[in-house]
Amino acid sequence: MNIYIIGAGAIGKALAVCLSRNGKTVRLIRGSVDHGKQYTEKLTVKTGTGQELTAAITFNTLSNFSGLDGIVVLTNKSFGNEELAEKLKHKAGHTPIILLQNGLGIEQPFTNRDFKHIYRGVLFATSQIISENEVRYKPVAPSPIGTIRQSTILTETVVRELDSPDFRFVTEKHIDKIIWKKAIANCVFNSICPLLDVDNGIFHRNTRAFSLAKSIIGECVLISSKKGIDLKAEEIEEQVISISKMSDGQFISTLQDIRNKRRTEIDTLNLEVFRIAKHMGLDAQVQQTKLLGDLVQLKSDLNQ
Ligand SMILES: NC(=O)C1=CN([C@@H]2O[C@H](COP(=O)(O)OP(=O)(O)OC[C@H]3O[C@@H](n4cnc5c(N)ncnc54)[C@H](OP(=O)(O)O)[C@@H]3O)[C@@H](O)[C@H]2O)C=CC1
Ligand SMILES: CC(C)(CO)C(=O)C(=O)O
Repeated sequence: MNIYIIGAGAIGKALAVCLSRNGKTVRLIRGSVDHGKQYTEKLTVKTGTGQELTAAITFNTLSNFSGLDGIVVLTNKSFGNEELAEKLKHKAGHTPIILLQNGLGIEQPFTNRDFKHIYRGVLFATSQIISENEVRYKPVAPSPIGTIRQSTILTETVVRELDSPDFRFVTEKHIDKIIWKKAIANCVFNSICPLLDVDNGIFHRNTRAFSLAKSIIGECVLISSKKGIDLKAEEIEEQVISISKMSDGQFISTLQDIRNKRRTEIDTLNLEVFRIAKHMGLDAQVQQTKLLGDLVQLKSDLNQ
């Protein structure tokens, strides 16, 4: 089965190499450009355990395909989903689409356009670009995948295609809960770390930073519970500490984006929690989450 990965960034490159080494036919499709060029590059993935995984990967752009037959995996920044969904509507409307991006509501461009097979994955891995053809990749735990709408193609089938020894995936029945749990952790990391200009380790090293994290978690859990998602603040606090320890010294994507003058994904994190809360008349309950989101947005705009 062909696997098309859209978005040749840190995650897309790591996944392409891991799948290709596992014998899959992988094409890495550029997310932000569509210049019609096809080329092959040797990519190297440096793992946390000092291994170097390499594979020759073919890059391509969407206009070279009239249809995408197989599986489509999105590893582009989620703010590109609206435009991509429009482009993919006639090329992949009946193809399984797996979104591996962080954030809340990022699948809406696809659900709105009635794509038939939509899945979401929640990444428990980190990857950073080192140079054009090298990434540093660290798996933390197998990444769960679940279906967003009932589909005739089983999640197990999709997971079997994407799972490889170096980049693990597992099926998840209650993906909504995992999406919220990770999104709340991201509301913490992707706002506080860029604003303090520090690495992810800050929460296990500094009690004041962790206390701020707990306030954000408390606000977000209130909103998730109103949406019928049963999450406890304590389990997210534990997750934040665990991610903080595992990724000590690494910089969260939002901080890297601000430093590199790129658009951030904060709109689908803190600012989306605020929007959801406002819709339920609970905007007063998430003021800290919103303030941090606004500050990140402002910091990003001022740095352009
Ligand atoms: N890196 C990590 O450790 C983790 C990342 N994630 C999530 O995974 C996703 C990918 O992250 P990551 O690989 O780090 O990000 P990168 O910034 O490294 O790469 C993202 C890619 O998105 C594409 N892109 C950028 N802007 C647009 C646009 N406007 N329209 C379409 N495509 C665009 C680009 O692809 P191209 O170069 O092909 O144009 C870019 O290379 C994000 O949603 C992130 O939140 C989740 C957990 C961990
Ligand atoms: C919180 C973290 C580090 C977990 O993988 C992440 O989601 C990211 O880097 O974007």
